[in-house]
Amino acid sequence: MAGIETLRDSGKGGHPRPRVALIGFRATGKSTVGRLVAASLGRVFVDMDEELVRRFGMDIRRWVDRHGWPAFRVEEAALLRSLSCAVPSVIATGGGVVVDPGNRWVLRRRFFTVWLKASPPVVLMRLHQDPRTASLRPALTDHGFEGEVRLLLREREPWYRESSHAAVGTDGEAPERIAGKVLQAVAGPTGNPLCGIPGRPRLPDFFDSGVQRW
Ligand SMILES: Nc1ncnc2c1ncn2[C@@H]1O[C@H](COP(=O)(O)OP(=O)(O)OP(=O)(O)O)[C@@H](O)[C@H]1O
Ligand SMILES: O=C(O)C1=C[C@@H](O)[C@@H](O)[C@H](O)C1
Ligand SMILES: [Mg+2]
Repeated sequence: MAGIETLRDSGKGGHPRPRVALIGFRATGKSTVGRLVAASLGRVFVDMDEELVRRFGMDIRRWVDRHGWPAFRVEEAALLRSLSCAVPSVIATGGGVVVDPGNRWVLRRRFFTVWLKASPPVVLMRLHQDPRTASLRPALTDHGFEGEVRLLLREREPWYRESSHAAVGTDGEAPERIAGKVLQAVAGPTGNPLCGIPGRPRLPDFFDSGVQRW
């Protein structure tokens, strides 16, 4: 399309990167914000959890009860790979997509990936308030609801960092405002929303807007 530049890796011969992925812990707002970002960019939106539920023919809790988490991770990884070479899109990943090292590579190399962050109390509050938590977010450990959130946020943080090109804090921010920051991160210093260069060298506090890039 005229006037639209393809996203390219900075420096290494370059893979086209016209896809945006949102990552982050459960209830950081990937699905809510991803929809807004896709609408703004005029791109297809894919919610990976919703797509898996569609393919499973049942909710995540029932499927995982039957087949277990390792099998869920296999299905999730296969879906991520297929999205990485499908039509340009904005995707909301599941909160645990970064557990798989291969997924981390795909996110870093095949998408422009933005990490949505939230503090443990905010995650816990949103999980409690979301009626879909019981069906979409079954227990991952035997540490109890609150213990699990604190443990996994800590454990996964390095993986979210490793997988992403930018991060946006979501505590106390409305989804529309977060989507605006994601769009700014995608746009990069040129301000072209379809021409983001993954941030090297690191530019802390990008445009003073609370978006961190690396
Ligand atoms: N910025 C926000 N402020 C307040 N509530 C929010 C915000 N973003 C999302 N929520 C609410 O938090 C809940 C979880 O949001 P959402 O489903 O978008 O999270 P998610 O990151 O996609 O979670 P998961 O990893 O489990 O798919 C929903 O009830 C949603 O309305
Ligand atoms: O944090 C996780 O591991 C998960 C998050 C959800 O989005 C779902 O993908 C599923 O409940 C697993
Ligand atoms: Mg979601």
